[in-house]
Amino acid sequence: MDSFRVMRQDDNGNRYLVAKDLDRGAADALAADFEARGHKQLYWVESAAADGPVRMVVGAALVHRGRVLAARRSEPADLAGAWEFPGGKAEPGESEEQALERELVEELGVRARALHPLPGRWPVRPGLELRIWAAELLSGDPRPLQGHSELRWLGPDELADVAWLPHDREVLPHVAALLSGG
Ligand SMILES: Nc1nc2c([nH]c(=O)n2[C@H]2C[C@H](O)[C@@H](COP(=O)(O)OP(=O)(O)OP(=O)(O)O)O2)c(=O)[nH]1
Repeated sequence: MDSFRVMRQDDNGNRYLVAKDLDRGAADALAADFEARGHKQLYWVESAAADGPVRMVVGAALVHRGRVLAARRSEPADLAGAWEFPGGKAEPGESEEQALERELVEELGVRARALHPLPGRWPVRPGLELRIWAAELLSGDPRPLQGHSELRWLGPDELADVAWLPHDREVLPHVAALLSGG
């Protein structure tokens, strides 16, 4: 029989196992109970059968001179036109930092350094999770070489000026804090 577990995520994106080896009904009831108690954290139920390696998508909140770079996707069709933090999937064996730094060379032609992950992580689809990292520009002038049609440097008051992908919108308060030095 498939077994289920209850998971919890705190405000910093860290995940904890709350309970495991439950049947679906017990897991749903436990998660609902925690939610109902008004805990600020996020609770959910997942199936042990879905276990597999989780691959990370890393987006770079690339900061330079008080502004952050937004990139407009040109592909695939269902995401084209939306704005995101440039980046992509980590290859097997690659750290998130390495993936970020490689993707920014490929996509923008710049050298950058990953600094620290911003709070939050989001399932893009089963087995694929997004995390946004703060990053600094080391050298080069970003150009939309691959996957993007347009780039914009946004100041703290301009973060809402572009149509972000939904997950990216959630991280904007942390990006704003980054730009204000907080
Ligand atoms: N790079 C990036 N992807 C994001 C962001 N927000 C968001 O929901 N996504 C989603 C869109 C895609 O479904 C997925 C990342 O795919 P991707 O196309 O950027 O990855 P990749 O460069 O490695 O592409 P590929 O080689 O597999 O084609 O994550 C973001 O800020 N940056």
